Amino acid sequence: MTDAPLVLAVPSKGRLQENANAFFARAGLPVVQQGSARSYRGRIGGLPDVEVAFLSASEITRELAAGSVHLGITGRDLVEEEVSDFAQRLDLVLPLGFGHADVVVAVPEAWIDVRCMADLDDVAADFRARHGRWLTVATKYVNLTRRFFTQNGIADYRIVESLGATEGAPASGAADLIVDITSTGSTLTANALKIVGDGVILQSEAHLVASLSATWSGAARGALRVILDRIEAESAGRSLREIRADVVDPEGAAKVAADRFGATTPFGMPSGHLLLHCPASKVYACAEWLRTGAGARTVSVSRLDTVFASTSPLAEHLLGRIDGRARA
Ligand SMILES: Nc1ncnc2c1ncn2[C@@H]1O[C@H](COP(=O)(O)OP(=O)(O)OP(=O)(O)O)[C@@H](O)[C@H]1O
Ligand SMILES: O=P(O)(O)OC[C@H]1O[C@H](OP(=O)(O)OP(=O)(O)O)[C@H](O)[C@@H]1O
Ligand SMILES: [Mg+2]
Repeated sequence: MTDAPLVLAVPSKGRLQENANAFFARAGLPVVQQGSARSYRGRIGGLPDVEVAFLSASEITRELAAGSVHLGITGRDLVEEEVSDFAQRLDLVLPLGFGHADVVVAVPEAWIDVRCMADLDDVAADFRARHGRWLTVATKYVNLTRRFFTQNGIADYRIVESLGATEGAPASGAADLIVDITSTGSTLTANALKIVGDGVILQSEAHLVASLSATWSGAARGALRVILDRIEAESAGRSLREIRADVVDPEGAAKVAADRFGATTPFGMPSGHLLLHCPASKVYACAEWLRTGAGARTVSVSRLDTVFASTSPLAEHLLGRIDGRARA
């Protein structure tokens, strides 16, 4: 199977679908559905060696672990929950800047004495003596919950597995507290729950994830290079800004901008003025210094769509890991 295609899994429902589609479109990887609108297979325009599988985020995570898809988008929360040895079986290629949400421990607002995990430990330790049953935690994040409660020295509890509407469990009496994912916090508030102070188990974000257990044919490797090249270019475009400035000493200013702000001069010194690619997070500090410290009268900052580089560090790193496993 030297020419088996690369299988790319794209979220087809839920929280990540819309952002994932927009992300592929921005990266020049247009996802096209095949056959009817209800088909579960698709393609990427212009890339014959890629087959697209439309799946839910949790299915994507499982299939990546099983090696039946090569590359996919899913949440870090699902990777850490569902794949115990994910560091060996998967590569978290790149965070994607969307799908931000926290997995948290939340208790009823009425529990005014519970502010931190140590307080929860006190409640758990007395609970059985007081109520004649174990303290219960509703969650679908069973593994993350067990690990976190163990780290916090809490042993006296039971998990009630929840498959939906977890936040309703305390009010309905199905469990005493919950572990669930939240972004705006409005579902917790609506259910009169509060996050335990140091009870943030995981800060999650959508990632591009690769399977190390899949079989990578020559064609799949070739497709991987093309996909990662475009995705890296999109990612660089998102995280960098172009800065132009009429500084007095462009060479000297470029050195300082590199040291202090991590900025680069991708095109050297065109026509004597300074052209930098600067991390978006450092733009204001850099623009300030260019005027106060480097004599610029004007500094312009532009967004970049796409920045292609001569090499793809992501592809080299990932193919290195894939080859390493193939040899082992
Ligand atoms: N409130 C939220 N805000 C931001 N991202 C979220 C939120 N809830 C979930 N996510 C992210 O989206 C991923 C998929 O959640 P989603 O709700 O789409 O699937 P689901 O319907 O809960 O699960 P299933 O895969 O069983 O259909 C989560 O694992 C998480 O990474
Ligand atoms: O902090 P908030 O912005 O209120 O979001 C939190 C809610 O979002 C998710 O559910 P979702 O809406 O995805 O429905 P689901 O239970 O079907 O997954 C999650 O399970 C929470 O219930
Ligand atoms: Mg959900």
